[in-house]
Amino acid sequence: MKLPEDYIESMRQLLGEEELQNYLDCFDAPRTYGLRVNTGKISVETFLKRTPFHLTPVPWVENGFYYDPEEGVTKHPDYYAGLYYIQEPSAMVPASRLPIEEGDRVLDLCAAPGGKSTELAARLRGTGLLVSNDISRSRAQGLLKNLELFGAGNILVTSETPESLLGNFEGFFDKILVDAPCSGEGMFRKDKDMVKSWMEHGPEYYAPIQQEILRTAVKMLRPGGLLLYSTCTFSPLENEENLKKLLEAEQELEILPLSTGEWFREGLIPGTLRIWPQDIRGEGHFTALLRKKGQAPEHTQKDRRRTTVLPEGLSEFASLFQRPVLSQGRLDVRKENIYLLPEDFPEVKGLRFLRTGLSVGELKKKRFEPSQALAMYLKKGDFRQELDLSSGDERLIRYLKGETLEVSEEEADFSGWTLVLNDGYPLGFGKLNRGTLKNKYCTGWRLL
Ligand SMILES: C[S@@+](CC[C@H](N)C(=O)[O-])C[C@H]1O[C@@H](n2cnc3c(N)ncnc32)[C@H](O)[C@@H]1O
Repeated sequence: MKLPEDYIESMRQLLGEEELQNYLDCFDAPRTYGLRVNTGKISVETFLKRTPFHLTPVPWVENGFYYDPEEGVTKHPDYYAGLYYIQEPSAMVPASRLPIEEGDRVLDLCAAPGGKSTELAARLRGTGLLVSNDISRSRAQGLLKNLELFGAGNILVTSETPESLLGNFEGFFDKILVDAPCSGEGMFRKDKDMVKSWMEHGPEYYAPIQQEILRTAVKMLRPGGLLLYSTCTFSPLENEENLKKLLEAEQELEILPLSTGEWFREGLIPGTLRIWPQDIRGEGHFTALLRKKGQAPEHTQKDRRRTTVLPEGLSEFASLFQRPVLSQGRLDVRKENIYLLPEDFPEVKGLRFLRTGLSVGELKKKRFEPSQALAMYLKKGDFRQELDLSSGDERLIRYLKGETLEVSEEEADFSGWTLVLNDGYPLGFGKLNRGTLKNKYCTGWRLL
C-alpha cells in the first residue's frame, strides 16, 4: 500500500527506524475479523456451545473472538437474534475498559454505528440509562438499529451536538465514552479510502474538534464519574497532546492508569494505552481513562410515570405476557406510538431524538402492532405464544427473508401474535392462523 511520505515521516518520529519497519510490514499481513458476544442476551459459554463457527479468542476481552470471513457469520440466524456484533478486535478495548455498574447513567457521545454502545448496553443489563448520541442523523439510524438488535430498552438515542446535550445533562452522567472522530490512521490497512481522507483531513484538522468534544463531555460528567477517551489513530496530536491540554484546562481531572497487559504499550503519557498492529492481531487504537475528582450525591429518582392505564387495544396483547413486561407506569403513549421508558428517565427538552426508551409498537385504529424492537427485547418464556424453531430448521432462513411459514398444531396450538425464536432467542413476530404464520419480521431488517 502506498502511504503518504509525511505520514511515514511522522511514524518514523514516533516509532524509530526499526519499529517503523515492523509497522510497515503489517500492511502485507492479512487483516483480522472479530465478533463480540452480546452478554446481555447469552453467556460466552452458552454461545460457544451453540455456534457452528470456528472461533479463536481475542485475548484482551472475555467476549471477543476472531472468525473466518469465509464462514458467513453475518448470514446466520444467531446474528439476526442479536447474539453478537461484528467488531475489529482492537476496537473492543475501549468499552471493555470503562467500568460499568448496573444502574449507571452512561453517555456514548460519538456512538454510531454502535460498536461501543452495544457493549455498554449489554453491561448495563437493562438498568440505568444509556444515552447514545451521534451528530450524524443517518449514522444514528444505524446506531439505533444495532441497539435494538441487541435488545437494549433503557436507551435514549439522539442526534445532537455535544453542546446541545450539555443543556440537558450538565453533571449528569456516571460514565462517558468519547470515541472521537479522528484521522483514522489505525484504519489504513482495513480501509484504503482512509488514506485519502487522511490527506484531506489529518490530525491538525481533528485535534481541535476532539478537544472541543472532550471539554463539553467533561461538563456532563458528575464528580467522581469516569470518562474514557479513545481514537483509532496514532497521532500524538489527537491523543496524548489532546489529553495534556484537557488536563491543564480541567484541573479536577486525573488519569486512572490502564493495564497494558502483555498486548499493549503505554502511551506517551503514563497510564494511557496504545495498541499497535505490529504487536497484536488487530488494527490499532488509543485509549485513556479519566476520573473527575470528588464525589456525587446519590441519583435522585423522580417518579416519572407517564400513564397508569393501558391504552385501549393494548390490553389484549399485554395479556399474552408471562411477566409484566409492559409495566404500566413507564409506558409513554404518543399518538399511535407506544414506548417503554427507562427506569431512570430524565426530563429532557429540545433535543433531536431518534428514540426515547423501547419502542413497544403502534396502535393502528385501536389494533396493536408490536415492534421489531420489542421482539428483540424479549427473552424466551416472556411471551405465552412462542414458536421456537430449532437450529437447522430451514424455516428460520425463510422467516428472516420475510416468507410465510407453515406451522403444525403440535408446534403451536394457539392463534394470533406469535414470537418466533431461533433455538431459544427471539427473532421477531408473526401472526398465526390455522397453520399459517403471516410474517411480521421488520421489512428493512430482512435477510437478502
Ligand atoms: C470513530 S466514530 C464512532 C464509532 C463508534 N463509537 C463505534 O464504536 O461504532 C466517530 C463518530 O463521531 C461522530 N461525530 C463527529 N463529530 C461529532 C461531534 N462533534 N459530536 C458527536 N459525534 C460526532 C461521527 O459521525 C462518527 O460516527
